[in-house]
Amino acid sequence: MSQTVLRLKDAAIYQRESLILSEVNIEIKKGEFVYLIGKTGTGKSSFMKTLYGDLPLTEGEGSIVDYDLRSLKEKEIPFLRRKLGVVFQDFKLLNDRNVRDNLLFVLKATGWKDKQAMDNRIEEVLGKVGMKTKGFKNPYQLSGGEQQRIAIARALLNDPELILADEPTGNLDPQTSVEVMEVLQAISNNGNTILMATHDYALLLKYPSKTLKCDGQKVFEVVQKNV
Ligand SMILES: Nc1ncnc2c1ncn2[C@@H]1O[C@H](COP(=O)(O)OP(=O)(O)OP(=O)(O)O)[C@@H](O)[C@H]1O
Repeated sequence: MSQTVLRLKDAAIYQRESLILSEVNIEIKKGEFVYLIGKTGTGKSSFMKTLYGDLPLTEGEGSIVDYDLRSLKEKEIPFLRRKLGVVFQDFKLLNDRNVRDNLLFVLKATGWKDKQAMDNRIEEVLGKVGMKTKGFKNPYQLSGGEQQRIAIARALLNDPELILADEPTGNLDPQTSVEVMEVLQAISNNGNTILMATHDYALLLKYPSKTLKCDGQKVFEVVQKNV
């Protein structure tokens, strides 16, 4: 049976008092790769932020990886985020430590204790993004594409039920975007569920998949020829 990892019903997304999106009805099932597209300012980031608990859901219903977004408490947010892998446009790596220590930092912060288990997990996720040899580099010694691969590795550490990627190729040139997209595709083919906000239509054409569009304060599914 297909399992729902995200469902919003008649939801409205606000930034303070401003209504950004209304009557949002969407469902994402385990294993799907879903794009979220829309012109700048149409609410993609606001939508993503609501999903990872950065903006409260105050209208409608929302459940994500078994958390109810309407009743989500501040203290539950770190636990929700452990079940999500979040990837940002600007990587958000810690520049004062190397790649391995960036990953170790997250493992320790999420309750891992066993040194060997942590080392193994770091090797494993670096392998998944093709960065096994770069563990001792500092983020600033890596290209943008390499930094984003590390950010994806970091998102994978706790085996997330859903990966939320907000414009993951937004800071990358077209060739590097394709390379990062190949990594995301491989992860998706491995069974991971991914929601990716993007305005990169070239990627959509190259890697067609289910697509949601933000437009006119609404979110709706589009078929590729209409995007
Ligand atoms: N912190 C904030 N406070 C108030 N309004 C905000 C805030 N952040 C965004 N907005 C407004 O919410 C609307 C949607 O912005 P959002 O960043 O979600 O769009 P977006 O589709 O992700 O755009 P982009 O592609 O440029 O990132 C915009 O009108 C924006 O001005």
